[in-house]
Amino acid sequence: MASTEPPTATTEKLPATIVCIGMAGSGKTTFMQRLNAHLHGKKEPPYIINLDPAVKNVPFDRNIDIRDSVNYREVMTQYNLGPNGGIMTSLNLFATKIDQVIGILEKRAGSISSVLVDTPGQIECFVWSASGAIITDALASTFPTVIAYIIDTPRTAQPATFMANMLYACSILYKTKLPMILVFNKTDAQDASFAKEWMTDFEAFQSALRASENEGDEEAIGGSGYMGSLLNSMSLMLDEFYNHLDLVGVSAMTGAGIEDFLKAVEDKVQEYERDYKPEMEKARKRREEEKRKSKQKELDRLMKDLEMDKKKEEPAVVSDVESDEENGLVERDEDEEMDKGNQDVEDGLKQRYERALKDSGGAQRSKAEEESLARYLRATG
Ligand SMILES: Nc1nc2c(ncn2[C@@H]2O[C@H](COP(=O)(O)OP(=O)(O)OP(=O)(O)O)[C@@H](O)[C@H]2O)c(=O)[nH]1
Repeated sequence: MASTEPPTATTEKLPATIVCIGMAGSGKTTFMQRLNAHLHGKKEPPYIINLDPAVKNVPFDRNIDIRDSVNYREVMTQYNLGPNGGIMTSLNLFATKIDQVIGILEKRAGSISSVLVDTPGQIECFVWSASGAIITDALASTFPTVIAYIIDTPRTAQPATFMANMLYACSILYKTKLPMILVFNKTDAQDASFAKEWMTDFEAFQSALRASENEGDEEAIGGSGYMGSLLNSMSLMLDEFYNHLDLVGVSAMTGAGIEDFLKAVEDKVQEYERDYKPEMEKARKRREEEKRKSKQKELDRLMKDLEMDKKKEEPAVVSDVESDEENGLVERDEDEEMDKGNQDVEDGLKQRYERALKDSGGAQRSKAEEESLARYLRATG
């Protein structure tokens, strides 16, 4: 990480980071283009990052583009990968540079109001990959970060497709653990009021489901009575999950609803500060404490090894010392000093070990002793 501490010490407002995630064709790129134009119009130009290595044309200026540092086609050829493997490997390569990206964003933080991040349409390549997690974690630990889940409204207007999309959103929410806004896009083609109703009133969803069943609409209910009852139960189960989400209807094509979206971002940024940031900081402190403890454990183990090594090595060096296990280290040192003419006092422990190795002809040592000694010399050298 560029810095483990988010730059909260300053009083300036940090730019909200909006990560756009959505299925292929849901309209992420068009939405980002619209948002970009809208923010430019408000004289609040955003900072734009493109994380889709496979996209051919991006219809707006990017500040950082994964394609500048990773050649997706070459990655596919070089590593003999298919399209999804190529995207994942490109993201992996980009994730190695995330510290630099965060460093740049930190420098720009004072002059930008938001950061927009476009992601590949193959959602799982980003959300369920290690690199996706590294990138979102790095962003979220530095800036207030919000997920905008873009949904193709006309293709979600049936109970079954709606539920499938909600489950996907649910999995993203639990995977990223970041505040999420459901962006029902393409409202110029299909109004999103049905979604609002289904999310706030499960009886409305159930009656829509019943209506589809009565009409025998297989696509709407998924094709069987079992599916109908499953959807029914899921609508009850997801009720609690819906409470964590904001829903906005937008049209990336016409620009309708973009201001509502920006208002939702503001609300989610507050939620991030209130709920997510303290949790993340707790998790960070926990990780640091665990790291400190394991370091301490290692150190204790090393010290113990040294103690044991000393005990093992001393008789080989001090030939006339009785093998009296009761004797402490200091006493053995004194005996040794007599034999070696006080040489060791000046030489220090390290030289004594080296000499011990020489005196005892090395080869006589057990492998464990050799390793232990080598460890000691490394640690003290
Ligand atoms: N009617 C309508 N069409 C839209 C809207 N937004 C996007 N589209 C269309 O939906 C299609 C997909 O849009 P994109 O922005 O390329 O979608 P995407 O999610 O970036 O697609 P991938 O790059 O494949 O992930 C295009 O034909 C757009 O013109 C909208 O608000 N209304």
